[in-house]
Amino acid sequence: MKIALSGYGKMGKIIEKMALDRKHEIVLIIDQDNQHEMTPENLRQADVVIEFSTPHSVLANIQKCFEAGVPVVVGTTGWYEQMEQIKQQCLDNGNAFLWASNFSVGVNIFFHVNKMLAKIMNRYPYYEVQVEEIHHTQKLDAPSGTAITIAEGILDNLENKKGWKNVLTNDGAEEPYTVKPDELLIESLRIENVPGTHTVVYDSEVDSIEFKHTAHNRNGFALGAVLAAEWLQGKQGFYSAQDMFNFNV
Ligand SMILES: NC(=O)C1=CN([C@@H]2O[C@H](COP(=O)(O)OP(=O)(O)OC[C@H]3O[C@@H](n4cnc5c(N)ncnc54)[C@H](OP(=O)(O)O)[C@@H]3O)[C@@H](O)[C@H]2O)C=CC1
Ligand SMILES: O=C(O)C1=N[C@H](C(=O)O)C[C@H](O)C1
Repeated sequence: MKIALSGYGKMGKIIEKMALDRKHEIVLIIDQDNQHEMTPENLRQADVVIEFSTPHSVLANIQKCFEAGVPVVVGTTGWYEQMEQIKQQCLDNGNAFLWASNFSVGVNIFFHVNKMLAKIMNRYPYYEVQVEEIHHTQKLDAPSGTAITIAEGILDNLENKKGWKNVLTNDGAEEPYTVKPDELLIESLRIENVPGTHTVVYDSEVDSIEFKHTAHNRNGFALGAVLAAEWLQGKQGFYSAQDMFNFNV
C-alpha cells in the first residue's frame, strides 16, 4: 500500500517504521512546517492517509483527505465533539474513514470487557465508579480520547451515571472536585514519559475492583493504525476500530 502520513511526531515516526516493516511504501509526509504540500494531487498518490497530528489541525486535514477522495485513518484525539459532522460529510461524499481513540489490541479488548463489567455492576450500586488516565506531559488534550471511550462504555451500560466530568490534576494543582451522584469522574494526570495508562476503579466501603491497561510503549498504537489502514482498503463508509476488532463474544 502507498501511505501518506499526516503528522510526523512521536506516533508518525513509529507508524512509518511499522508500515515499512509490513512492506508498505510512504509516499508523503506532512508535518507542521510543510502543510502546503497537503494538496489533492499529492494526497492522491496515496492509497490511504494515516492522520496523527494535533487536536487543532486534525479537522482541516480530514477535510483535505475528503476533498482528495483518499481514505483516511485517524488516531488524533481531542476532536470528538465534531464526530457527527465528520460522519455526515464522509457519508455524503462517499469517502472511507476509520477512527479510534486507541488502536492497540489490548485497549480494544479493555473497551469490550469494560462494557461487560459496567453491566454487571448495575446489581451492586454501592460501588462508586471512577476512570483514571495518566499520560506524558506533552499531551495537548484532556481527558484522553481513550478515557472518553471508556467513560462512554460505562455510561451506555451503568444505569446510575448520566454524564462524565473531567478533572486534570498536575502535581495536585487542581482543587479536589466532588462529583454529583449521577456524574462519572475522569481523573487525568500528566507525568513525564508515560505512554498511556487507563484504570477503571469500582470502590466500596469494603473493597475496590481495579481494571487497568498499561501501555509499555507506543508500538501497539502504531501497529494497530497500520492494520486499520490495511482493513480500510476497498471499503467505503464511516468506521471505528470497533468495526475492525468486532469482539462479539
Ligand atoms: N489513537 C491512538 O491509538 C493514539 C492516538 N494518539 C493521538 O495522536 C496524536 C499525535 O500524537 P503524538 O504523535 O504523540 O504527538 P506529537 O506532538 O509527537 O506529534 C504531532 C505532530 O503533528 C505535527 N503537526 C502540527 N500541525 C500539523 C498539521 N497542520 N498537519 C500535520 N501535522 C501537524 C506536529 O508538528 P510540530 O511538532 O512541528 O508542531 C507534530 O510533529 C495526539 O492527538 C494523540 O492523542 C497518540 C497515540 C495513540
Ligand atoms: O497522546 C497520547 O500519547 C495518547 N493518546 C491517545 C488518547 O488520547 O487516548 C491514546 C494513547 O493513550 C496515547
